[in-house]
Amino acid sequence: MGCVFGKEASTRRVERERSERNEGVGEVRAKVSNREVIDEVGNGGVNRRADDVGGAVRPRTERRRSSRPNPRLSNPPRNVHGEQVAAGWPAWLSEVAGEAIRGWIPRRADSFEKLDKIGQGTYSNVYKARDTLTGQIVALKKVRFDNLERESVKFMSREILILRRLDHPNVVKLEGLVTSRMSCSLYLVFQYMEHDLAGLAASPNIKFTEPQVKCYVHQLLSGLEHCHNSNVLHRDIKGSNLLIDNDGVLKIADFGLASFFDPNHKQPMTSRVVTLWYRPPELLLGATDYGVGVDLWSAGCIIAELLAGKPIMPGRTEVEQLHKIFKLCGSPSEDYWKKSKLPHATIFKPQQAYKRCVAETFKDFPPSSLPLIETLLAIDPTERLTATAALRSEFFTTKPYACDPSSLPKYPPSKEIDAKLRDEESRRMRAASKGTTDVVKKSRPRARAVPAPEANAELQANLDRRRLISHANAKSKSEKFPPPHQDGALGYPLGSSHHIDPGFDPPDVSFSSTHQSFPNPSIQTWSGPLGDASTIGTSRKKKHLAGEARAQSKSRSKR
Ligand SMILES: Nc1ncnc2c1ncn2[C@@H]1O[C@H](COP(=O)(O)OP(=O)(O)OP(=O)(O)O)[C@@H](O)[C@H]1O
Repeated sequence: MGCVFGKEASTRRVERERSERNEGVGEVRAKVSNREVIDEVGNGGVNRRADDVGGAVRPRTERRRSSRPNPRLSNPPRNVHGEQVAAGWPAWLSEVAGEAIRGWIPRRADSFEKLDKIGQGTYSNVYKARDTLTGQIVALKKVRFDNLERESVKFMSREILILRRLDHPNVVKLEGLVTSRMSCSLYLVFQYMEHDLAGLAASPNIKFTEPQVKCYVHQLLSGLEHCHNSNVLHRDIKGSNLLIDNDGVLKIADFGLASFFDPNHKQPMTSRVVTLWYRPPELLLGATDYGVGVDLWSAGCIIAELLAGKPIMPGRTEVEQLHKIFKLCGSPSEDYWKKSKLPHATIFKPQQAYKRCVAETFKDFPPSSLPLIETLLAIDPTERLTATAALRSEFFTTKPYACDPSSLPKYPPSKEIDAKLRDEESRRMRAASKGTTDVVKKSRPRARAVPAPEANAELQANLDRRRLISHANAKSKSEKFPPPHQDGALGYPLGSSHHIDPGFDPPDVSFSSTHQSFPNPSIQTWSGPLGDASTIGTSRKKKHLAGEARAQSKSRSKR
């Protein structure tokens, strides 16, 4: 996507240097920003930094200094806002998400050719597209905003900030943003990934070998290690969020529920995250002071799922999920109940204790996998391995070793969405040949993991949702959605003094496509990550940004 995005090799080198020297995140970002400056010069200044718009490029030394979070940046100063709008960003985005787009300029929609819709998320549609400048195939994630509501823009903004902080071969890389000054939508540009792990695992013709499972798991844990070292919790690790390209490289994707966290200054976070089948017991029990263990529990579920060939704990409700967990992993010890003081402990504490039976249940798994699965599926999160420790587990040091990603088979398209389409198609075919009534019974679609918010359709959320629907129907923007909540997850600084103009209803951006007309190029501008990544996403938050609200937002749009 143009040289502004830097060469992958240099990015990896930065990452390697960081882990070798155990440097602070800020320093690394300063280096990344230097790379960007060099690239920018090499590009003849075509892709300017957004904050160069006024002609004043800050010297490198100053940029390096700004690698520390500046709490005062929570509200972009008026001049930054003006510069961002001049650079082509819509005012509503700059006002609410100024920090997330800082240093970048938007890419033009008509420089992409939309090819296909490839995915539908809770709050987004994902398209396959061709970057007409580079010829590269990309994924464009169109973020749905609920009437440009400030809160939904904030959530998307947090996702962008998190994605910009991360830079690792096993984490999806945000390559740019597409919008224009008059647009009311936003597209996130990613490298196109042909598969996801849920789709591959559900494919009837694919049975992973042990070296292949090790290869995927190693990549998953490496990506998680990077997220956690960067103080990011993913909070929705599941197969459909683990994308895989045709070279066998796995990348953690969908940071829509992710959050910044500070292990030394814990803030309460919402427990209403993580897709039900992969949700750890502490979240089901209402914990709000959790940490990296939540992602590692999900990773444990995935490892066992890959080896078993099916999801290991497919609960339909939270109660059933917890029951499945206790049956497999044993119910918590008295000590744990006392120590953890979990909010739902009194409701969910079983009458009689369950004995742990992980080893018996998975007795056919490769023996070296069991210690890893045992520790990741520990009921007490403090007993779970970190990603770094898990990477040193005997699972990876025992033969047969993980295969190289490049040696993995080249699979046909196999996203979770393809599995869904396959199910629907075979249902249709059988219905056509046999008559509908008995077919409907026989060909029930494959059960799918229920995303967190769906599994949390509790009274308050429903009330909020209903309020929001009538609120949206009335086209009123005076009330904020979602309602205040208690997620103190470390977000990013956001100003509160700006409001989106309720009368502002700009047109959507259009893409070049065989079916669509071209927009007026004069109103759209180029973009890409040009800025000083060191200045983004590091500030600590007092604002109650949020998983909970995000979960409710996701839930609402999924209906
Ligand atoms: N880079 C990519 N390349 C190819 N396909 C992608 C890419 N990113 C996302 N997709 C597809 O789009 C789907 C939805 O994307 P994503 O999970 O990011 O959106 P979401 O709205 O947060 O979804 P969810 O409701 O599942 O959390 C993915 O499951 C995947 O199949």
